[in-house]
This record gives sequence, C-alpha cells and structure tokens, in this order.
Amino acid sequence: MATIPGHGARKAALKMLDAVLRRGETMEQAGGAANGLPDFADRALARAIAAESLRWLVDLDALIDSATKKPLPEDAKARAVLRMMLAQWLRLDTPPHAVVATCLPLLDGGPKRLAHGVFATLTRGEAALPSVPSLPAAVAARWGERAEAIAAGLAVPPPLDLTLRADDAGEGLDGESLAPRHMRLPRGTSVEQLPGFAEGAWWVQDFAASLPARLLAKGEGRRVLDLCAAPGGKTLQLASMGWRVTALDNSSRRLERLRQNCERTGLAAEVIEADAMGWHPEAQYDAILLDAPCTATGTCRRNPDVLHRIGERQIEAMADLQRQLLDRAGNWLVPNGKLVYATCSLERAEGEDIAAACQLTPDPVRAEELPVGLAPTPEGWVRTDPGMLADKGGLDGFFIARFTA
Ligand SMILES: C[S@@+](CC[C@H](N)C(=O)[O-])C[C@H]1O[C@@H](n2cnc3c(N)ncnc32)[C@H](O)[C@@H]1O
Repeated sequence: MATIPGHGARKAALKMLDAVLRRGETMEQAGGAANGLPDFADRALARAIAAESLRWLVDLDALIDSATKKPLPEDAKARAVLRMMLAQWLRLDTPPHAVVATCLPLLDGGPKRLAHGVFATLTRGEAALPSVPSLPAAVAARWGERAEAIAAGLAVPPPLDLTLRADDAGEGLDGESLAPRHMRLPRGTSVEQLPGFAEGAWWVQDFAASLPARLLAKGEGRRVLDLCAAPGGKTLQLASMGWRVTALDNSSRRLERLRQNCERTGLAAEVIEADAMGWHPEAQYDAILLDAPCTATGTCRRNPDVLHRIGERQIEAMADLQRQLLDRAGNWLVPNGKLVYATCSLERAEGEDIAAACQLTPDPVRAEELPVGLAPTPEGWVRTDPGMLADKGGLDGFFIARFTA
C-alpha cells in the first residue's frame, strides 16, 4: 500500500496514547514513539493529537458512547482511534475527510466500518465539546472545590514563560512581565527565534515554577543546595541571584541537560550526581531548595496524561519519598538557614500535608513577597493552580512552603 501522507503521525499518536493509558508512561516517555518521524511537523502533530485526546478524553468518550449502541470496551483500539479522530476534528480543526483518510487505516483488518460509521454520525450531527474539559471523577473528587477552576485552566495549552538571567535581559522580547526577571509570550512562540536565545539571556520556566527560588533572598555569595535540581531551571535562577549553587540530582540524563543549560546561560553550579537518600553533605548550607520529585499533576495543562495515570497509589508513593527527603534535608542547614520545599503537584498529600507534618520551624510567606496579587494561604504557604491568573494565561500548579532551621 502506498504511504498515506500524515499517516505516520497518527500511528505515532496512537502508540503514545497506548503508552500512557495502558502502560502508565508519562507524555515525555511516550513521546519516544514520535521520535522516528523524520519531519518536525509530523512529530509535533503526533504529540498534539495525543495531548488533545488526553485533555478531552472524558468528553470524547461521551461523544463516542452517544453514537454506539453497545459501548466499546475502554481499551478497544477502535475507541482509541475514534478519540484521536474526534480530537483532530474538534480541537485541531482537521477536516473530517483528512481525518478519515489518515486514521482509518490504523484499523486495517479490524472494526474499520464501525469506527467510520461512528465518526460519520458524529460529524453529520451537532457533535461538540463543552467549553471546559470534564475531569475524570476521581480527579475531580481529589481537587475538590478548585476542580472546576482548574478544569477551565486546562482547556487551552499554556503560554510561554521565560525567566531572565538579569533585570535587563528581556530586551527585544515583546511580552507581558508578571514580575521582575519574567516575560510571558503567547503559546506556540518558537523559542529558538527569540532574541537572547543563543546568548542564554533567559530560559523557559513556567511562572509558578519560578516562585520557589524567588522566596529566598539574594545569595551574596552564600551556599545553597538545589536538591533534586535537574534539568536546572531553579539552579539557573539561584546562580543568577548570586548564590553559590550545589545542584544535586540522581538522573545523569537530566543532569546533562542541567550542564547544557548552565553552559548556554553562562551560569555556574557545582554538579553532583547522587541519590539524595544516601548522600551526606561535607558542610551545611545557608539555604536549601528542595524541588521534590512528585506526581506533577500541576503540569496537567502541558501534560494531560497526569489526568489518567495518577491515582492514590502514585500519590502515596511520592508523598512517602517527599517526607523522607524533607526530613534528611532539614539536617543539612546552618542555624537559621532557610529551606524552601516545593512540588508541582495539585495533591494535598504532596503539599499541605507534608508541610504540616514537617519538624522544622515554619517561616510563613508574606503577601508582599508574592507577585501579581498572588496571596499566601493562612498558614503562610503558597498554593497555585491552573485556574489562577486566568485572564493572564494561567499558572502551573505548585505548592511551596518555607522553613527555618
Ligand atoms: C521536580 S524535578 C526537579 C526540577 C528542577 N528542580 C528544575 O527546576 O528544573 C525532580 C527531580 O528529582 C530527581 N530525583 C528523584 N529522586 C531523587 C533522589 N532520590 N535523589 C536525587 N534526585 C532525585 C529527579 O531526577 C528529578 O530531576
């Protein structure tokens, strides 16, 4: 059979969906399925199809079920292909005939006629998605009263946030600054073409992800441990704030990216590859930033896979590790040293519950320390989610707490 243009991207997207939904892989891991595609546009398309299918999965399934007499099994290939077909038509504005031509061959030797019939019925009728994606029931229950606002923030992929190396490093960038050393640009902006890229004047970092380091004072040559540091967004921030940074992580692959980031921006850090659960420092630190490994549900706008592969089991496992890392790090500070604990998770178990049980002395964040009108919680913690700053393009979900030794 002659190759159908665009079919490769759909094949890769189907593999990505399968990797996330059946094997519980992250979008990053699943994205490997698209790496074999020679064309950048095809790789980007495969990722967009998979991401939009996952973002709108509950609503796409409702449409599919409305057009079948007997519901297709959850893991049926025909359901997966139909999810992708509908996501392309309803979210990526692909004309139905192009969707049919590129996707139905994925079901060769299978229920092709059934899928064609369901898609034809839906495209002929009034099929539409709601303005806000529906969350899986378990996720909505976990996110409680913020669930609706978070879902609204999830409806569109996020803008591009840059953190600047210095106060004047944003020259030539035409965006909105929400705080010193920050620039927000429209989503889809191509990073490589922006002024300052080659010179390392800035790096890509969601605005919420830049908040933990902002809660430490200027370094003035003091020593900070960036614990769980790779790929280094916070390492770069701390170095640019005048700290002498030790960046520790146990992933050599991610540390390689950290080193490249340091090289591109001309910022320095001592890099240590080690397991934080076995490592001991030679001397205590003036400050520690613990950006702990987590379920990353706060990044659901760019990684909608977390909506479907994270449950109580993964959350509890992460919370356990976070508690242990925080316990250990608490012993590595000089008297009166500061520790900032952060996770990009929307789960209380990985944020509020960890901070409440911490043995260190709380150092509550004050309202005047936070930019753009963000307010600390009554406990002096910071909690962000994708429903916040909606008129400015939203925020990733983060939890941040500060302590004193
Ligand atoms: C949330 S990410 C860090 C992001 C990073 N701080 C930044 O701003 O770019 C968490 C990191 O923890 C690392 N990690 C997980 N378990 C670890 C352990 N036991 N020891 C050291 N690093 C660990 C992971 O490799 C991952 O890079």
